[in-house]
Amino acid sequence: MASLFPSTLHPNTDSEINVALEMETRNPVQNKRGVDAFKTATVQRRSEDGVFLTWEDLYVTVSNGKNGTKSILQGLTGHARPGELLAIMGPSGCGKSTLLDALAGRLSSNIRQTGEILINGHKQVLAYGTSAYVTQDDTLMMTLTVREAVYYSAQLQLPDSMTKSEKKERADTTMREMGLQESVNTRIGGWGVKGISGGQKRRVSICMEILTRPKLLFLDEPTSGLDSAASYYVMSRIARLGQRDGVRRTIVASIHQPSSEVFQLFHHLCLLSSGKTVYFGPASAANEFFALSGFPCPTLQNPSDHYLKTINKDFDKDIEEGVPGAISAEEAIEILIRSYESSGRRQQVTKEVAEIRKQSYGEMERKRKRASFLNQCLVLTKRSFVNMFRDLGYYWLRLAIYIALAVGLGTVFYNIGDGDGSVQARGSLVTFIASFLTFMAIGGFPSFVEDMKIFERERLNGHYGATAFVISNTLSALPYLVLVSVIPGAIAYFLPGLRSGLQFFLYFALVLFACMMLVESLMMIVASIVPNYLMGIITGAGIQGLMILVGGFFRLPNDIPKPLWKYPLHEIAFHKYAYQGMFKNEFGGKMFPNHQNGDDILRNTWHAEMGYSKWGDLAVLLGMIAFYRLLFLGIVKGAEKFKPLMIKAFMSKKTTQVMVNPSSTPLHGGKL
Ligand SMILES: Nc1ncnc2c1ncn2[C@@H]1O[C@H](COP(=O)(O)OP(=O)(O)OP(=O)(O)O)[C@@H](O)[C@H]1O
Repeated sequence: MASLFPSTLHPNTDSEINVALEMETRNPVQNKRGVDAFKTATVQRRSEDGVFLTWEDLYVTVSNGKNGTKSILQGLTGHARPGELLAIMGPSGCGKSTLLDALAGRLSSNIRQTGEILINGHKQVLAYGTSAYVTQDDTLMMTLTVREAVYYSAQLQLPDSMTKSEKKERADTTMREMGLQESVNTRIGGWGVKGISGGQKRRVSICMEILTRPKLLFLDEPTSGLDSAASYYVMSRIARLGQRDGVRRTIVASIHQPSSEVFQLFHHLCLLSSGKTVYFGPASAANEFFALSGFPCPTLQNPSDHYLKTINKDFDKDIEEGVPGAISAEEAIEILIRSYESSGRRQQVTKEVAEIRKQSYGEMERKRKRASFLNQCLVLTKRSFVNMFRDLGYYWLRLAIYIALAVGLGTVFYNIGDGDGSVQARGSLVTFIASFLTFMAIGGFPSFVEDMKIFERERLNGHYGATAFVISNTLSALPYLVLVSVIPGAIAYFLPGLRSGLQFFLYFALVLFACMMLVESLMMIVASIVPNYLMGIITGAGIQGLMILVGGFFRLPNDIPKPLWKYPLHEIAFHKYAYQGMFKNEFGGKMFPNHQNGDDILRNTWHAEMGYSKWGDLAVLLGMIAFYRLLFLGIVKGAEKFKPLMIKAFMSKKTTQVMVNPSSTPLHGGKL
């Protein structure tokens, strides 16, 4: 080995690092020892560059309602260091994802946490964008091809100091590293549309998060859905990322069933069972620990298979039935946990954590460099526009149904004329168009929810902020909303023969457009609060139903009961202004053949407020659009800023009352 790595103990250049890793990749078993020594020395030499993550006495509990609390993680202590790959392993449900979430500061709001998580020895908020997290689910834009998805991501995340071609180059290299070169032109796909495979989606997700070469990277089951060869290549590239371009990166990954080759790539191993540590330490020393604890790995068996089999109690009864004298998994786990707790390894980990705390590393960067706000808005608008164009359910289906409905309306109210009955018919027609035609915008809700999920993932990983998202979402929808309001609007306007004159049609189309925009904005607000298809559609439909009820047509404004229904509901329902604007447009200043005056009809039949013109109603509608969009932005930003604080306050209050380990301190202040 010495001849292969002449400077192993004192590595000097990045090319030596790459040669060493390449050797390990080609012949992992033979070169293991040399590479281990190399890794240790390298980590020591470069340690000041990266992110040290430590956690001590970490307890995580979830409230089970009336059944009290359930412990998910119990007293975990460990560390992840720059240049190292820490693997978290254990049976399904043992708490791997929860540990990753806790370390990344992303626990959900019903979860409480105590213990100390430090970044570079400081209690520091893990701000959006300072780390990257590849979650278990692949939330990707299904209408884009792999290449498009990664290119857009590169343009959003990489700083403006890089040229467009450099960004593309980085994206191409990363796709190649993840073995995606064959599928770059295939659409990602999703429900109902076949696209790339699950394993390829996994790699696209990883690709997007490693584009920026983050200093702290969390991966939740990066190899799920991959065959053993792909798992090895993906993991080796992730491991290589930890020591690439002269920067030491800290990588924490949960993983199921690594092959022995993949296992060789891990520097440290955290083995969990039911939320407790079975082993934490160098991956290469785990075999010895199991052997000393009375569970030696049989020859020729993959060590990780042996560890997981030993500590899996889910199928204990079935497996062990009829095997005389066999020790149960429950007992084996107890023995291993006790053995670890009393081992020198455990003391070593505590010592290492204390040493990291003692060092005065600088605080982690609060914000990383990324594309400028303007660039982000442009890229996001383009991406969203393409997505809306390709997703049939977003606008095209709606346009087709609106046209069919408009033809229906046009024939039912065909040529209504100016006779006695036409006043009621005109009123009913414009009311139907302003309420029920726009009501159907809730059909786009599933697409909004998908957009919100993608936004949530990208925002948490710091790709861009809420303002850029809201602006781009608004801009990209505009052309489609013009289409879906003007084409069906024209059919429903001219077939029945509503008021003639282009200026009247244009006003009508403007009000219709404003209503469509308002319903969309309302549904975006609902999607940001209730990210569930069924509940969101019901909530959105319910709110609109109420607004239509008090809008001033089904019950005339002067007849609406005063408290609540008239004030404030009638006043804040956008339908009031849409109906009034359309009525004024249709009847205002018009003389009917039977000598009926349009203004009198407005006053007496429709109880319209005559103190201001139809333009006043349109102005209110436009103001409401701005208000709804700002409200949406406020909710998204508020969730970003206040939720963690509220939860933190709530948790620190609870900590003193209920926590399993009262001596530990509350969370490190991550986003929840
Ligand atoms: N928000 C939550 N509310 C209630 N229970 C939770 C919550 N999060 C996690 N749990 C519970 O905690 C346990 C550990 O879950 P976790 O997802 O961390 O396991 P895991 O080891 O990652 O599992 P897998 O390998 O199957 O993904 C599970 O029993 C799970 O039901």
